[in-house]
Amino acid sequence: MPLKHLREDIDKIDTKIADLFAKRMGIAAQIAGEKKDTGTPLWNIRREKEILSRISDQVGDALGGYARILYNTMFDVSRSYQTRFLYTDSPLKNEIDKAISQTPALFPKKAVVACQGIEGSYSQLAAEKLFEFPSIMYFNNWDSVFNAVDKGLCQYGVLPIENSSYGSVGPVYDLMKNHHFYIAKAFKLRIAHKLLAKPGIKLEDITEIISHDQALGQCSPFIEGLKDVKITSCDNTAMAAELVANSQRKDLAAISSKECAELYGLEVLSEDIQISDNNYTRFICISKNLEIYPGANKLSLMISVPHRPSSLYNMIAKFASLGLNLTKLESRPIPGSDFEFMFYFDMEASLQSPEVISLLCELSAQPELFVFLGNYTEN
Ligand SMILES: C=C(O[C@@H]1C=C(C(=O)O)C=C[C@H]1O)C(=O)O
Repeated sequence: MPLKHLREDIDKIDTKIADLFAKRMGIAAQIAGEKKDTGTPLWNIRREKEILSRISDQVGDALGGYARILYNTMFDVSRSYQTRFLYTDSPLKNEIDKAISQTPALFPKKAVVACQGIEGSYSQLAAEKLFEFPSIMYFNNWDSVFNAVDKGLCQYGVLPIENSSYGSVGPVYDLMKNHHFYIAKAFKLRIAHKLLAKPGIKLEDITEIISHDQALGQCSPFIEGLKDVKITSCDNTAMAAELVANSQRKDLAAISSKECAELYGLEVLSEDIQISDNNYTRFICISKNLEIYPGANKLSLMISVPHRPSSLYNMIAKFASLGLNLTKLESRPIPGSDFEFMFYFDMEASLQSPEVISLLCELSAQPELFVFLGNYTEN
């Protein structure tokens, strides 16, 4: 049969499918009404499995896999549509509405801010870009920064989460699932590392370099070019500079910043030793309560998807169906589980859109873990 006739047949079938699809969605809306009245959960995984098994039998082995993908997508859109009728007053929606109405128009200039490390740390530099007059409290580790915000000791906390050359700061992602917090703002800081030592010391004298793992990774080609130098990891780049300043050794250097050279009286042995000139670290500014400032256009979520085929694909399809641009997907193993993962999504999205709020309400009602981490601007 010529192509033209075959396409005419497809058009006729599509007309019927579209008609049936609209009817199916109409019935899904009625089911949503029943669920709302009776408090029945949106998801019914057993019912979906029954339909999948019946449909795959009906179409036969050759088309079974395709039919499953089609029907899983159909269940997704059916559930998304039902959320419009179901979650008109979900706890998450109420929290979002409250945050939008109570957050001031402008991000504060002054605040008590928790940072990891000591004076001169990159987190401090980021905090000083985020706030005009931050009053910074330093903590030994990132866990304590999360705790300081959660306990109300500090209004905000500043944490590095990703570097453009060396990738995610895994330990910060791993801590996210243990703490309650929201992202109020994000910021990219350009990072130029220097090799620092006490005055008068030459590069040839150095036998040991200390710094934070992230800085060591961002400078790996420079380090690999040095012969017989021991590399030692420490908690923070500013702490590394302070350690060198307090040491009597003439063969010790730190990878740290220009600011730390001035602060701790060290000299720069090598300038800009990071992999690339375009080396940026993304910092998040966390808060205890949800704050949504006008113009917020980035949204972050933490989700554990079920251990079954296509579940990550189905999740991404939900974002795609609203035309949301995913800017980051990070997966981290859940310790103690059988290779199960926590997924962290960043996307360009605004809670001014009712469809986005509906999607979040739908995700918060599903059985798997879902945490809304905030809607914020990124500078
Ligand atoms: C329509 C329903 O809601 C959801 C969507 C389904 C569907 O589109 O067929 C099936 C089960 C539920 O997860 C229902 O509960 O029947």
